[in-house]
Amino acid sequence: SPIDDGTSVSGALGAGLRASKACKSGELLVSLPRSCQLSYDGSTEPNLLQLISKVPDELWGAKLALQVLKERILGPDSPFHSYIDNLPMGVPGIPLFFSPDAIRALEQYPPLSEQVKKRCRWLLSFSSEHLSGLPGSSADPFQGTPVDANILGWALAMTTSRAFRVRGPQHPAALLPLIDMSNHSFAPNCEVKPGPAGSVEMVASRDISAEEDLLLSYGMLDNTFLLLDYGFLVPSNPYDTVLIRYDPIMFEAGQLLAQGQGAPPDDAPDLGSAAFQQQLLTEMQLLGHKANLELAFGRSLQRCSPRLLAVARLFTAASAAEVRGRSADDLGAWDQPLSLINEVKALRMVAGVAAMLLTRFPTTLEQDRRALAGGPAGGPKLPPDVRAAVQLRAEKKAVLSEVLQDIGHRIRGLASQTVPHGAAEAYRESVTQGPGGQKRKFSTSSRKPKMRNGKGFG
Ligand SMILES: C[S@@+](CC[C@H](N)C(=O)[O-])C[C@H]1O[C@@H](n2cnc3c(N)ncnc32)[C@H](O)[C@@H]1O
Repeated sequence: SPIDDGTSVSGALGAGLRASKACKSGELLVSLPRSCQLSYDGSTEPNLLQLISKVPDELWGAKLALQVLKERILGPDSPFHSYIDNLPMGVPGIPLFFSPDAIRALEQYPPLSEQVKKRCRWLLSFSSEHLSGLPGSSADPFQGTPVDANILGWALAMTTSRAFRVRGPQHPAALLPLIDMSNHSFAPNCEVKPGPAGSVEMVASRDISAEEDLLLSYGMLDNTFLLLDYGFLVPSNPYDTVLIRYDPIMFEAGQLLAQGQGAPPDDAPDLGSAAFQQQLLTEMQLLGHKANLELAFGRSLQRCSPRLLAVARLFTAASAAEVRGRSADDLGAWDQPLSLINEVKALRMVAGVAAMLLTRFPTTLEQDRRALAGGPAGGPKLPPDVRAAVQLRAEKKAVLSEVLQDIGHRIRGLASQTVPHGAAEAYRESVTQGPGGQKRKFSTSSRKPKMRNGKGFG
């Protein structure tokens, strides 16, 4: 049996695992042999493999979902029968199952509502194109049992909320019975790793007392991903982000908002249109056929992603000379400002973009908080799915508010140093403090740009 003496099933956050005795750090709690891991890796069923091959690789959860359905349909003939029988009937917190009201509430944050709609569309189109004609055909892996978008949606929710990729993303995901009853914490006390002979092990990552919940970290995931795949979010999640798509107009609007200026003169060049800017934007993969337009604000990103900072520095550079010799990586490094003046302008632009995003939400953070507390006059309690949607968008607004506060603080620190007397020394002081107050390496704009190790942008 994979069940070790140190674990027992308990009932927090749905079901969970709890230590029934004290465990030492490094102690093996669960060892799951290869034969107890549910995956399509090594499957020899040609019809099923054929169907799985029609699912795009990025939808790895859906590939595994087809295997889960096959086992479910096999019933008592499946070695995973009791495991599948004990899976939840649904994961109501997952937006795939939200009511239209909750989806509307989610639309305030399009990066998530678009993902949800994309998944729904995929479920419907895959079912009609590849599943509806299977019963009675020789290509049917499901023994004549009809499989539709609803049941595929259930299986997808099971895999996205429970599957592990212990051996890395190049290996198919697997469901790990018992281990997958562990709930999530960013301060976990257990970890899962590959064991000998294809087994998977869950071990204590610190000393654990008897009766403590056994918790794993599902990853440093932001709330969008947690809600989309797992159906819950973490308030004040340190890894939460606000995603935006790159668009020069957004930076222009951010600049105007931050500086309180009117529209630029008609003959002003478009932001980002100069040749040196185009070249660096291409290097940042924001232009060209490999373009990836995703930028982010976030608590763990030192407030914004390096590319967002890089764009703001580039757009506020006075001329090509100011960025000469700088790589795209240099431009996005907090510790490598172009100049004091440019840094103030760039941070104002970043703050302007964050402020603009905040004003784009139809409701304010305060309104969301009141709705979550039960409405202005102790109004009706929100249904759970609407509540989750409102909570998600409130968390995003909180991230932006913190970014604004933090950047404002940083700008004030820099702006107070613009007086000529002693400016260099004072500036040196101000930029050696990162947004979180941590010491950063100072470098002047005239020094040779540092070679970076090509980590690239994510
Ligand atoms: C891998 S399963 C864990 C076992 C699950 N609680 C059960 O009842 O089967 C992941 C699911 O557990 C719940 N969950 C796990 N960690 C959570 C947390 N920190 N807060 C809220 N729900 C959590 C979510 O419903 C999530 O989709």
